[in-house]
Amino acid sequence: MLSVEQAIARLLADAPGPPASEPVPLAAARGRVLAVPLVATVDVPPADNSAMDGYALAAADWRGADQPLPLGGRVAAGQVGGDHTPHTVTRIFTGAELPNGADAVAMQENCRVDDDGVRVLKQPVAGDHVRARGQDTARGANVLPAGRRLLAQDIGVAASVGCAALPVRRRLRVAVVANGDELVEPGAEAGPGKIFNSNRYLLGALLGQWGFDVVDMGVAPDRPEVIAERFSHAADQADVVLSCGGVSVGEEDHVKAVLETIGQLSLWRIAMKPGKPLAYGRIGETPFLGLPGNPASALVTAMIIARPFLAACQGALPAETAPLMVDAAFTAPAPDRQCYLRVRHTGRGLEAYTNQSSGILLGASWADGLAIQPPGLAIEPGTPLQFLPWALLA
Ligand SMILES: Nc1nc2c(c(=O)[nH]1)N[C@H]1C(S)=C(S)[C@@H](COP(=O)(O)OP(=O)(O)OC[C@H]3O[C@@H](n4cnc5c(N)ncnc54)[C@H](O)[C@@H]3O)O[C@H]1N2
Ligand code: MOO
Repeated sequence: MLSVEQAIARLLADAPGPPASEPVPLAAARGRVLAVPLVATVDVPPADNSAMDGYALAAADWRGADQPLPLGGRVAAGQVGGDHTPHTVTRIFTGAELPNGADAVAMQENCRVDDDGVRVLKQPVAGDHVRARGQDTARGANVLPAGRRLLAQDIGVAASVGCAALPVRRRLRVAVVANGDELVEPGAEAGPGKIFNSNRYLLGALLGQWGFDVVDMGVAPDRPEVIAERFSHAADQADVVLSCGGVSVGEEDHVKAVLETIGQLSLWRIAMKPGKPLAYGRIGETPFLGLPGNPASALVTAMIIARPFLAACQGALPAETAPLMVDAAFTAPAPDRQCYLRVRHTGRGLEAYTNQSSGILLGASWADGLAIQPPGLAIEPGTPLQFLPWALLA
């Protein structure tokens, strides 16, 4: 059986090229994936300017705290700096261009203004309170890499260099098919033998949160010919097909057999818990991921396996944020598969939800994230564990 790392590496190596790029205005760009590097065409700030309200001067003109310098000029933000008259001070405000010839700014709190001029009470040093041209962003600098999933601050950076729109990847279309005769939609009557379809909504919500377009293909009953037709239809409409349920070994589990009929199955089973029976392959050119049906298994495999794969299909750079290391405050026996435990991060360390079964979804709502328990590791209070808060999986 493949380890989680091996499985992810196999999937990433099989990820198709990213969708085409399209320009979007900045106001619509947050969360989208940048298609090409953003290179600054201007310096930010465009000129040396003052970081404080005060008086600009040439530091070398200072002759002592008791020696007034006459007021020689005034410059406010939005005005051109102009020329500074030697042996004077120029009244200046935060963000205003430093006038040519001045090299320092004295804060007004450190100045005394009298009829005979301005006394700068503290000896200035060249560069004091001056924000140098290009100190934020230099013209020609690569400010954002291709593949960046744009954060609010990236949108601000793009605006700061004068960009009004950014080329981003078309949103990946991800089809979702839920499998199972037992499934009934929330809002309908769940008759005998039936359960509510939670995975459809869980997966739809996750995919939406990750910035993908969801193509909801509804529920396929446990009949191979219907599943085959539904999967083929999904593969025609979407960039990636995600299904849940029907990947295990019972004779009502048709997903693998269907995939082998209408496409190829290239990976099945990963040494993880929950999530062991995950299946991966292609239908034509379209990647197909068959997640297990147990709700916690669907959630964990979506987050741990599907998320990095879909991000790669979208053209996004791999996430580089490392898990946190937090001590356990619970006990768990050594597993043979890598476990993803639903845990809470409390003042005592990580607390595990009482029931870690794959059929339990409420534990994920209770939890703050997933703790990784490697195969063979017994957990005692104080055992350091890798912890993935939900924010790292968002
Ligand atoms: N003999 C074996 N049986 C099982 C094995 C095994 O190795 N040998 N593996 C177990 C593991 S591990 C998992 S995980 C499950 C995965 O099974 P499937 O992917 O085939 O999922 P289903 O059988 O269709 O469903 C499992 C469970 O989840 C419920 N379910 C399914 N879809 C939904 C949905 N959309 N919303 C809510 N709940 C759903 C379903 O009713 C079942 O209770 O197989 C084990 N069996
Ligand atoms: O691997 Mo299954 O997901 O434990 O229940």
